[in-house]
Amino acid sequence: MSSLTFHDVSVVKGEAAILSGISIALSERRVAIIGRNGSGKSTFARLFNGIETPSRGEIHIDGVAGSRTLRRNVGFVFQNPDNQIVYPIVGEDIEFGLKNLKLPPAEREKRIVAILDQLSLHHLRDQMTHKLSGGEKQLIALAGVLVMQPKWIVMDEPTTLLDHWNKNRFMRILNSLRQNVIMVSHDHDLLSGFDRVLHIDNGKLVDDGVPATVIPSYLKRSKC
Ligand SMILES: Nc1ncnc2c1ncn2[C@@H]1O[C@H](COP(=O)(O)OP(=O)(O)OP(=O)(O)O)[C@@H](O)[C@H]1O
Repeated sequence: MSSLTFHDVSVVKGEAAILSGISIALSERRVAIIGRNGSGKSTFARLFNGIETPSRGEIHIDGVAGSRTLRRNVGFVFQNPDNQIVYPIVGEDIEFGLKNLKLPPAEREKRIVAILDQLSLHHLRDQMTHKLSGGEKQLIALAGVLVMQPKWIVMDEPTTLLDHWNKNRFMRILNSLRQNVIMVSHDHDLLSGFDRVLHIDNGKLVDDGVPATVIPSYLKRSKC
């Protein structure tokens, strides 16, 4: 079991405190982050894999600190897959991170085939990435993250651009992943099966618990 721990983490940009004094330990399989626009959710999510670094405090994965360790063990799926897909051919794009790891070709091929199997995406391997649908692009972006074999995957509103059908397909795949998942979402219907929900408001962690308590309490507050 892997754990991610924040020790009194704050993020300050210029004069603005974006996140303040967050201390938390996560080891659940499915964790959601909710909160209103501008509350600090994306900043919080980006801290988990070292894209964002704390101004104060420390983040540990399995007891080890440092953004290189976080980047190696925590994958990140963006809201818009166009920000993630860099190569013109699907197979090349999935292979990109593996080349950076300097894995030998046979090992790269083994991992790519396994991921395409897992997500049922073999038919897209030789396709041009710019011709894919939004749903296909989001799955290819996910494949590019999974192929790196992270322990955790953080997703920042990954279903926002998907239609109902693709959203359901994406969530089915998400449910089948063995990795721990942290997902930022405004779509509360998707979160009922999650183990834990974190509510961020004005840069602070204001609620933390199971969906059945945190989500109704968030909705009640947002009516005020
Ligand atoms: N680099 C930056 N410099 C200054 N302010 C920033 C920076 N990045 C984010 N902010 C501010 O920090 C606050 C939180 O932003 P963040 O994107 O984390 O919120 P969010 O909860 O993800 O919002 P949304 O739901 O709209 O995506 C916002 O007020 C934003 O303008």
